[in-house]
Order: sequence, then structure tokens, then C-alpha cells
Amino acid sequence: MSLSFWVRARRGDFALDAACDAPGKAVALVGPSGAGKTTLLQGLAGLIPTEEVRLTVNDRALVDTAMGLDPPAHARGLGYVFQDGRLFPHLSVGANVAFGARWAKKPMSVAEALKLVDLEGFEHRRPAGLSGGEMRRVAIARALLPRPRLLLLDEPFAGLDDARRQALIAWLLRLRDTVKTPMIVVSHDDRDVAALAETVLTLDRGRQV
Ligand SMILES: Nc1ncnc2c1ncn2[C@@H]1O[C@H](COP(=O)(O)OP(=O)(O)OP(=O)(O)O)[C@@H](O)[C@H]1O
Repeated sequence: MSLSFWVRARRGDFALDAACDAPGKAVALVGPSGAGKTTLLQGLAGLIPTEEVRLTVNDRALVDTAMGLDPPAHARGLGYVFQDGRLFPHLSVGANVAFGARWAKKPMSVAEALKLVDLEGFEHRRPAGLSGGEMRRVAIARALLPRPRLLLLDEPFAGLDDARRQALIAWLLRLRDTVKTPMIVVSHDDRDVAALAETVLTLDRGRQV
């Protein structure tokens, strides 16, 4: 598996210019608060205006704005897991996961997606009745349902205690190997992601260091 990207974007006075060429299945994006990690993910995903984006997954170009390949967010083939999960509180777990199918060509079933995240039988539960770790896994199931070419995870470990972090890391490792979907994982803490990613990209003030 291989993954390469380059993003140039501005947010007010902040300028991001970062590139990465990685042979493995997972890239970790680390750096202090305000370094531009979320900006990079959102730029790749097409969620914010950018100056230039290039993204190639397994030798297939998904975005190359300079060449006119600039699909809207829903057509980039990416799964995005927001920092706070962003589950719809008024919908069941099953309906939250099914939401991921809206623009998908060949989505997996809700049951299949929930099985991938070890939450079989959770369809009829409500987000309010879930633990923080379970909510995160539902958000990951929703992102995986359309069979994305790349999974983008923004701070999946934030707010979890040590034991839960370790459990989520071990679980993401298994997921990475079973669904064979490459991923970019954002974290403040490079110890969290050392086990998960073959490549670590460290950002500081919008540049790689
Ligand atoms: N909507 C916005 N308008 C203007 N500036 C913004 C906007 N969003 C983010 N920024 C600025 O862009 C910079 C990078 O922010 P970003 O959220 O990408 O950093 P981060 O590395 O993800 O930080 P954190 O770890 O705290 O989430 C910051 O200086 C921030 O103030």
C-alpha cells in the first residue's frame, strides 16, 4: 500500500504547506496544538478551501487540483472521522451508520460495518447510551460503510484514559489489517501513534519538521 499527499492552504494568517510520501498502511500526523493537523485533514477531504491539493492512494490519484482533478468532498472516496465523533443524537446507532451510505456506490451493510468495529447488535441503541470509546467506533463504522479508499481520523484518542487509549490503538491496528484501508491518524502524542503508523509526519506552524 502507498499513500502520498501534498496540501497548501490558508486559514486567516495561518499557512499550511506539507507533503508526505509513505509506503505503508498508516501515516500519523503529530504536532502541537495549532500546528495545522486538522487543516491538513480537512484540506485533503475537501472540507475547506485550499490553494493546492494532491492525494494519491495505491498509485491512484484521488485529487490533483493543479490538473483539474478536484472532486467535491462526497466524491473523493474518503472516510472522515471528526474529533468529536459528530453522531446525530436523535438517530439510532444503525441510522447514524446508514447515513454514511448516502453517496456511496457499493456501501457495505450497516450490520457489516458494525461488525467491523465490534459493535454487533448495537443498531437500535442511541448515541447517548454509549461510552466515549463506543461512540468513536460508531463514527468509524459510519466512515467505513461506503468502503473509502482512505480513512482520515482526527484525534481518535482524545479524552480517553490510558487503558482505553491502548485498547483503541490495538483495535485500530486490527482494523487497519482487516479492512486493508490505509489511514491518516492525527494525534498530539507521538507515543500513541508509534505502534500504529509506519510513517510519522510532524507538523509545526504549518510545516513539516
Ligand atoms: N476557521 C479558521 N479561520 C482562521 N484560522 C483558523 C481557522 N481554523 C483554524 N485556524 C487556524 O489555523 C491554525 C491551525 O489550526 P488546526 O486546527 O489545523 O491545528 P491543529 O494542529 O489541528 O490543532 P489542535 O491539535 O489544537 O486541534 C491555527 O493557528 C488556527 O488558529
